Amino acid sequence: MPLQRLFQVSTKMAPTLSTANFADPAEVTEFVVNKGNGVKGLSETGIKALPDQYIQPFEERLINKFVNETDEAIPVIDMSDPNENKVAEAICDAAEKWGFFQVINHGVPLDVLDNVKAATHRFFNLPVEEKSRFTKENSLTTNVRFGTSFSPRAEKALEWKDYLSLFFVNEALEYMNKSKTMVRKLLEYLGKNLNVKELDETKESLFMGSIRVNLNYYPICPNPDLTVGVGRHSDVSSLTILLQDQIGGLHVRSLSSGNWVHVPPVPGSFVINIGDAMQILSNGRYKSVEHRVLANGSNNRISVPIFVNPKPESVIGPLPEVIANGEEPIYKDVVYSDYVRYFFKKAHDGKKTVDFAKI
Ligand SMILES: O=C(O)CCC(=O)C(=O)O
Ligand SMILES: [Fe+2]
Repeated sequence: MPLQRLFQVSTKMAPTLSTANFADPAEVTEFVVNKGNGVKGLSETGIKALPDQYIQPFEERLINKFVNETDEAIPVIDMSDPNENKVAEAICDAAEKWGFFQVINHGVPLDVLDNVKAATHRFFNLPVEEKSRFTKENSLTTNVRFGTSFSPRAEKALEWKDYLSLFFVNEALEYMNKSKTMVRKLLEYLGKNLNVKELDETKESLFMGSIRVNLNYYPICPNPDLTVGVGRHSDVSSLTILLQDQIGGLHVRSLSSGNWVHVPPVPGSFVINIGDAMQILSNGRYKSVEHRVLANGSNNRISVPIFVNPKPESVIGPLPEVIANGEEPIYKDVVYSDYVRYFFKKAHDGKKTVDFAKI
């Protein structure tokens, strides 16, 4: 049966499903990945059962009871505290012990946050024809990419997420610009603690030479317990600044206990995490921690991470300032774009990417 008849795709109406199940996985892939409907399109067909290729191996599913057993929480840091040393100390401490923290009163105007969330919903609500102009096959620039899952061609099991990855969109640009002061401050604090006296041009290009903003959309999932929104991974960034909505679902692996700890939505906050590049530059002092996102059975969720990265051509390795004290380097120098290419070539696999740079 032609796919159009299965889904009755039309530009005016959301696709409707005339059959309760998808017998042929190839048709699902064609609809979601190749035709650009994404999992949002699939969710909106009213699909009742999760297609097989989204079923994650048992050990990759986040079973709720195991999550709720912990009362650990990542630190929430108030950046408006007049005692700046105390703020810096709390940030560096969190970067070492958790690799993750939330910041409030960060100076980024709240309407900027609301605007970028609204823009995210506007984008994903566009007709498929509009969005699929930015798929890998169709996009006129590699700076804008609309896609689904993480790397569908490399994955055994797909992830229940669509995304738009971009550099230039008005709202995102405003969001990026308005966040810059805060990002610089965070990096100055973290750098000082590594004996990096100032964020000069060289350091700036190493820590924040390129920036990517992703708009993530996690539609309602028919069997959320069988799959994931995003599988276990660490970010390849130096720092990730994440805006999430009020739905929740992001979980972080606690370094001290190994438990998966929920990151509760705090209105007006950013979730900040250390990425692999910073772990490497700091010779392992700051931790790039595993995290994952649950699929949700009753709510659509969005998130907007800003990935603050080294310049693609930067060579990253333990900073001279860090190993000046005689510390043994545990990472070698790698070209950042090689590192990123290695990350995107494989499915999400926890903390394995960083092995690429291990001595
Ligand atoms: O959506 C989230 O909360 C996190 C997404 C994430 O981990 C990523 O995009 O790298
Ligand atoms: Fe991430």
